Amino acid sequence: MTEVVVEANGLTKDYGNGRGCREITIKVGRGEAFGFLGPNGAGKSTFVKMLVGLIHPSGGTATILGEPIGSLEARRHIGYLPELYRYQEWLSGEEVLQLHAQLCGMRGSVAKRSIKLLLEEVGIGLRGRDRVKHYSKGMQQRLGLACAMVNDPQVIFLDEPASALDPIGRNEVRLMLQSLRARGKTVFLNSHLLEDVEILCDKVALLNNGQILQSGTVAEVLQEKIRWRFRVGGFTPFFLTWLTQFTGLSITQVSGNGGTEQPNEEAVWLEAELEDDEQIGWLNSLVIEHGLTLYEVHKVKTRLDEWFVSALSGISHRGERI
Ligand SMILES: Nc1ncnc2c1ncn2[C@@H]1O[C@H](COP(=O)(O)OP(=O)(O)OP(=O)(O)O)[C@@H](O)[C@H]1O
Repeated sequence: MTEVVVEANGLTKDYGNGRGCREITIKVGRGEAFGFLGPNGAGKSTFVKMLVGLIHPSGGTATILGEPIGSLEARRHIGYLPELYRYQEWLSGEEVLQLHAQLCGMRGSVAKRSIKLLLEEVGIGLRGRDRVKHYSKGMQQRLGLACAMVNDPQVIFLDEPASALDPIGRNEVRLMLQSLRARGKTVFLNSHLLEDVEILCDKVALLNNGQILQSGTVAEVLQEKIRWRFRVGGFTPFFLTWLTQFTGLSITQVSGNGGTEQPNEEAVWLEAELEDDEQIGWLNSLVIEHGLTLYEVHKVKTRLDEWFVSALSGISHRGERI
């Protein structure tokens, strides 16, 4: 791995009510984007709040660029967009940014130049002089991003950075985060927008009930199964029974009427779980040899949202419903 920027070893927070997060161990390198995922109440924000020094861990250790979390040295490297932020409504966007710049020790023309550039980068531009109370939710989120980037941090923690944005705004945030990465910054993203995570992140961890359930590169977590779909005409359930027994593969019907032994009038989609991609040719030849018509064949790419749902299926996740 390149230089380690965020490192946590057994980081734990026990709120005293059995909730929080337990024994979290991760490493994030320079220029990487890390997606921290999990159902509501899994402990994602708790973990990030410990890393940025807002709450004290009950156990374990963590560092930011080698500095212990919570220390001034570690905080100097951090930008943070909290999930439930409220900015001073009576200030303008520009004034909120000035305040954040001052808190980071920035003064004079350096602060002024950086604020002007940031307002443009996040798409607030000329509306920087308007009061925050006149901003839409999306505009406030853009302001939050600017605040998180004001001190040009090495690592930026974003808790749901695009939840209030429309599709155009979300795309802009994605581009912004990609450009941060291209500049060698590390991005730590808590998000339920799994499409964004899939596009942006190299690595992900799935948190459940305060503990990491699975983690790895996006490619690793998504490529656990090789699945292909094929659309056949003249299908009968008998053929499917024969095909699964003959091949020993898991093959299921994913569309069409399965209740009749008569050939379906409509073409039917089947899905097969394969050991390797080569097997699809064999499977297709069996379909054709048995007089069925093969219309279409394509590989199923597992998406992070499917992975998320299947990784959690059958497992209790206490969420906030109890
Ligand atoms: N200060 C606190 N005191 C007691 N319990 C807390 C406290 N803060 C959070 N919790 C509980 O800890 C658990 C984890 O909360 P956290 O906010 O970290 O989850 P999350 O994964 O970020 O959820 P979401 O996706 O809904 O934002 C939840 O059950 C929550 O109710």
